[in-house]
Amino acid sequence: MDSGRRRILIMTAVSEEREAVLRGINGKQNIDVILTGVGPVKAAASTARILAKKDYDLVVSAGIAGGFKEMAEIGSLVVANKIVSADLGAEGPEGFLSLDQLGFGASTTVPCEMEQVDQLSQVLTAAGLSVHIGPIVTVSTVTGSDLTAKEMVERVPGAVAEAMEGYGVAVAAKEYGLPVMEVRAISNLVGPRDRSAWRIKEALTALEVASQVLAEVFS
Ligand SMILES: O=C(O)c1cccc(C(=O)CC[C@H]2O[C@@H](n3cnc4c(=O)[nH]cnc43)[C@H](O)[C@@H]2O)c1
Repeated sequence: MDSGRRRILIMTAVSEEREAVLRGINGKQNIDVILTGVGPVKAAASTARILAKKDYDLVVSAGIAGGFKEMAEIGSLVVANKIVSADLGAEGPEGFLSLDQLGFGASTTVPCEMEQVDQLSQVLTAAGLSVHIGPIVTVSTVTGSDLTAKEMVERVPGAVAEAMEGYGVAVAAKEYGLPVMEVRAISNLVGPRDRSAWRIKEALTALEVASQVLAEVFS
């Protein structure tokens, strides 16, 4: 490792995302990029396994994501100001109840350090990228209808995007007292399922550029 550099752990769900991040960081020795598999449970378990073996200064959940309509367009980037588990709770007669509302006292939100969020977003924007800051929700089931998308936004006001690993990575990072970020490139809009409309190549290109900037800003 280059001495004096921050040690960064980047977690991605699938190998295509990992390869895009690796292209972006271009061999930086202070950054490890690890596969989690899809979903918050795998993400939490793999992040905790890595953090148990090696010291890091920053943990990042990175990949592609669904953007909420009028909040984040396809090909843009989203940077989380908070990472929210959007479906951990119970359904009541008047709608969804989070763990906090149920009185279990465990928060379903992990805040991100705003100084890091603003720093990264400013450099990404200066590089000509479209960047949106806001809550990124983590779900175990990809939203597949406009009704559920509307419910998600009501549940988490200002949500910019939806993905499946951020909260798991964030909980593990928090267990080790480490700051966490979530950075994603938008491949599709959240709503009725239409896999043919996913623009994965475009999103992976944006993810690669975001990773290059992230490596330069935080190394
Ligand atoms: O089929 C491919 O070539 C391919 C390449 C890279 C990634 C994928 C994925 O399917 C990644 C799954 C990953 O993406 C996140 N994601 C993306 N859109 C959404 C969404 O609308 N709602 C929730 N999650 C989304 C998620 O984190 C998955 O783990 C395929």
